[in-house]
Amino acid sequence: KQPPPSARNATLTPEERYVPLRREPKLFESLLRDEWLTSEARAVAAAAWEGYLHDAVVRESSGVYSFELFSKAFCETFLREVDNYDASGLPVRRPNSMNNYGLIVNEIGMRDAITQLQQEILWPVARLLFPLQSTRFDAHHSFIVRYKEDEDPGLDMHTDDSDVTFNVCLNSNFTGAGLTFCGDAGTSRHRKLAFRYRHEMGRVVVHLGTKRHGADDIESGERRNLIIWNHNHRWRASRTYRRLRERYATEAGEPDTECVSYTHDRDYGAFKPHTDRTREHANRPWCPPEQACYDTMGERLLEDEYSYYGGRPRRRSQGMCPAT
Ligand SMILES: O=C(O)CCC(=O)C(=O)O
Ligand SMILES: [Fe+2]
Repeated sequence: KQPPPSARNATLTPEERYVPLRREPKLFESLLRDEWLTSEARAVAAAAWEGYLHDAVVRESSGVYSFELFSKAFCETFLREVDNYDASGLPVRRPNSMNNYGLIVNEIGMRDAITQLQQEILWPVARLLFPLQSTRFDAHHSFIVRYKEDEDPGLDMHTDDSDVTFNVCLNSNFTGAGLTFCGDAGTSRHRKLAFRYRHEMGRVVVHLGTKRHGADDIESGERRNLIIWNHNHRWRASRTYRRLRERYATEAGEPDTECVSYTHDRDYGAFKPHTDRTREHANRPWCPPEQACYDTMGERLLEDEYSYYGGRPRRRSQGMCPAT
């Protein structure tokens, strides 16, 4: 005998419960429909499969590339689906500790459609741009981020738990909310400003997970992006990967203010004033580690009474970098 529908429902995952509520079922089958992918994206992927980089891929800055991926129709359809899920009242888990308003699209039933996009379009391009990290892609964490002035206005400087990140903007009614790039984690210039990217609807920006970046505060409107963190487990198991992760070069002088992180950096307060919000996030800042301190860091830490170490306000005597 079948249990009553309500009991049956309780054993289903939110993803399964959402199936009959889908607004655009075609989205869950494939994202690669003619009307959704731009012709530029098709050309870029076709060239990449042939082994060369199409000139529609713009090199924005060292290690940062972009190209037109999705049509306006796709962006609108995708966001309507996300809104529809939100309105269903089904539970949402947030993509990471820094985003309070996003949603993990894998968990609403889009994992397979995004895997297809990853394998057919993203991977061949990534292999040309970042061959070491992209020998293959075997998993992804994909989610929506959302910024609004009175919600999460921006995103602190960070690196991604991703080998190669693809980040596509899905709307256009906003000002501000640029994406600021600094250097590569572990290198001497990881907190030096590299470049500010302006998001455009449908355009994807591609970078390594290790590249330090953060979203500038939004000035008006709302910005929503689909972020695809691509994983390559074989790369992560390699000696080169481990060696790179352990490396921490001495910083090339003081960090640029655009590149400091209130979540991770011990000297944040010496370069930008802390607020209640930033202090709340400053939990056990560790960066840069002791062996990587730039030459004036000891003094900088002493100057700043509020710089945090180990989650506690540090006392003046606790300089974690020797003051020269
Ligand atoms: O807002 C953006 O464009 C970047 C978001 C991001 O870096 C992230 O969610 O990891
Ligand atoms: Fe990120």
